[in-house]
Amino acid sequence: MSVLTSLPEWKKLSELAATVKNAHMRDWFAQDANRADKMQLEACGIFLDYSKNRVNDDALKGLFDLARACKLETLRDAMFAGEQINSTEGRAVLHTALRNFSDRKVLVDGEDVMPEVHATLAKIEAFTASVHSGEHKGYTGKPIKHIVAIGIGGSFLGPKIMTEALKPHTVEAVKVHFVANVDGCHIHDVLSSVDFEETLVVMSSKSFSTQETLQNTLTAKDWFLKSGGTQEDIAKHFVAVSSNVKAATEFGISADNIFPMWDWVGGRYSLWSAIGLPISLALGFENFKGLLEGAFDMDTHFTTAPLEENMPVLLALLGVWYRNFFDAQSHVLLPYYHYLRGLPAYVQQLDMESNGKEVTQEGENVDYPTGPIIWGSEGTNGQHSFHQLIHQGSGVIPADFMLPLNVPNQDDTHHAMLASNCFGQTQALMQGKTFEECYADLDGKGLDDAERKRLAAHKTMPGNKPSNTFLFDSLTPKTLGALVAMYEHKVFVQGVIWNLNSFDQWGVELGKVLGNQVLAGIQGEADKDNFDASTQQLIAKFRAANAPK
Ligand SMILES: O=P(O)(O)OC[C@H]1O[C@H](O)[C@H](O)[C@@H](O)[C@@H]1O
Repeated sequence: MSVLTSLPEWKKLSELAATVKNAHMRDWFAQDANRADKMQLEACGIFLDYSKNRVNDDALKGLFDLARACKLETLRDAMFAGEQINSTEGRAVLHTALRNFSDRKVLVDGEDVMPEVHATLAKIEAFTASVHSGEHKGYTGKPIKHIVAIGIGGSFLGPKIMTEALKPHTVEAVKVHFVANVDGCHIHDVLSSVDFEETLVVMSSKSFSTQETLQNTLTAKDWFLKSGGTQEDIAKHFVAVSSNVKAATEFGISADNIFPMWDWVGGRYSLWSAIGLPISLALGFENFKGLLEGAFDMDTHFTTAPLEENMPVLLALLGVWYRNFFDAQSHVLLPYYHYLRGLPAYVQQLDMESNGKEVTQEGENVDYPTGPIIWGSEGTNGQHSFHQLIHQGSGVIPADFMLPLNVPNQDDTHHAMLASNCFGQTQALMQGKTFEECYADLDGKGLDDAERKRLAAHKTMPGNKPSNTFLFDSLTPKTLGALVAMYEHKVFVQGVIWNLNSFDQWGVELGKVLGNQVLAGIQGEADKDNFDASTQQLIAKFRAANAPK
């Protein structure tokens, strides 16, 4: 038995869950007129209604007791203080230092990292201004109009999705194009749509060793040289963001054009670092800074609010409740705002790469479920497809609904319809529709009783499906920063409860190594006996199809 499942707090929660499973939220709402009033929180411009969750006062108390038993506050403070909590890589975890607007020093190996953080922000600000003003010109003297941002994983999702979410704040001076996949279709499409004399390539790779990013950058460099640029002109058209300055310089990026980051920033937590340069170029530095300020506000809330009023803590504990005591396999994110449609993909990397682990900090196998599958897409589209399974599928899928109260180019009818669908879905999930109601609806339809009962059973919606609803005034850079930091801290809290190292990603690393080995096989540079029979067969098929004719 693991330390976690032997805790008395865990056992208590198992008992409470058995009772709560027999209760229906419909009845709780009927019995307590103040339920919605009591079960809401507000922080950093985000309003959360969590009353449509399968928790009562006892369950909530039990969950907060569990958090305390797992020493949540101590571990949280250790992260902010720069302790090496990423124990398998011997690293501090300090994305919070990147948005530290207080006077607090942040020490790594005894040295304050804040001066370097500020210097890098100043470099981003100055570079953004020089590109937007036209002062930074291409080698033929033309101003930069296109940014091709190359990166993958955390060096791509954050910049792309934040830029997309804040589209109404886009500057006119430049257009940013993102490229991640090594599939050549993407980079070729992008490069064929821009003029090389007016294009700046921003290559983002923390490690400077990721196959996809290196290859896409080589292709862009080749395109630039073939179009008429020379090696000396590259300095005006290629910049890099990396913690591996040596590799970036060897690749041919001049030292002045390298924006630093550090090994204490995890890839999936890096949008706040210079990895966010494309955001600054797309939206202006003030808006990038707004994101950081919103995240800082959420950091302050997370570190100072009592656990019971702490939004990331509450969300994490509700997630643990469903994952561990209701066998919920997944968690769905449903932004009712077109520009925020990428958020599920962002949180998917954040959560699944962080807590997709089955070994505890001590290296023991867990005896409890850990990170859920994260998925979702924009509302209302999902209502006409996968919501069916959330309403009537056999499992529990907790949902996060989110809606800005005001949107740009406000069209009252559209926005009222959007809101009504969002709220209507949470209501339907919670209350469902009983067999009796469905049976009554079928009265007078000329059905015999057996057929009426059969149909009523199909139409019955069990309800009692949990959801959170987040509302914010409008999606400003600050609100978005707070929202993203809220999910970061939720993931952290769950990692603490499950006793995981949320900051490594060995599974992903293995994929990178094997990908390179198979590439050697495909290129005829590796002994086929290095591969299993299935992989040998696949390589042989690929080689045969691509053999010189
Ligand atoms: O920034 P890079 O070093 O190129 O890494 C890009 C991505 O690589 C891996 O897939 C990691 O798991 C991600 O967390 C990381 O963001």
